Order: sequence, then C-alpha cells, then structure tokens
Amino acid sequence: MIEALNEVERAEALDGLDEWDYDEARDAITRTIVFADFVEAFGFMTQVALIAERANHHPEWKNIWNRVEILLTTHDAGGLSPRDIELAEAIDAIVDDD
Ligand SMILES: C[C@H](O)[C@H](O)[C@H]1CNC2=NC(N)=NC(=O)C2=N1
Repeated sequence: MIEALNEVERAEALDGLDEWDYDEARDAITRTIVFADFVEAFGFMTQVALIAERANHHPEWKNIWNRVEILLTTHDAGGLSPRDIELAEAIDAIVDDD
C-alpha cells in the first residue's frame, strides 16, 4: 500500500521541484504551464497521459486553451507520495524538452 511522504521526505522531494507549489490543504503539488496555443497544450497532455497510464498514476488537471493547470496527489495514500514526485519529474522533463 502506497504511503504519503512525511514532512522531512516531502521537504527533500520538493527541494528539487522548483516549478511546483505545495498545496497544504490537499497535501498536493501544483503547477500551471502556459503553451503557445491549444495544440501545444494538448500535445503535452497527450504525452503526460501516456506516462500516467503506464504508471497507473494520474494527474488532476484542467486545460483552458493554451494553459494546463496540474495538481498531483495520491488518492490511495491520502496525500503526496513518491508517485507524485516521479510524475512531476516526468512532466518537468517533457516541458524542458518541448
Ligand atoms: C485503483 C486506483 O484507481 C489505481 O490504483 C490508481 C489510478 N491512478 C491514481 N492516480 C492518483 N493520482 N492516485 C491514485 O491513488 C491512483 N490510483
């Protein structure tokens, strides 16, 4: 059973995720990314969707034209877990590559 990160583990994990904000109320991390247009935004979402499905770990996200608002938390753990950190790192790698 996946467990949520404790405070020390969370602080260490967030240290390497400068683009993400911590949402204390949800015990989650959030990031908003703005792309050139809808096609770029949806292409990004398609890449993330394939990674998420392979990992069986899915974002909570919203797309408004060229913006993608992402929230990562682990429902099975009731909070932020290593799976969220791994998905955030994968997302950052996609954004950095595009
Ligand atoms: C049965 C359960 O839905 C699956 O194990 C996966 C699906 N994707 C998931 N995604 C996220 N963010 N948290 C989960 O706990 C989770 N569980």
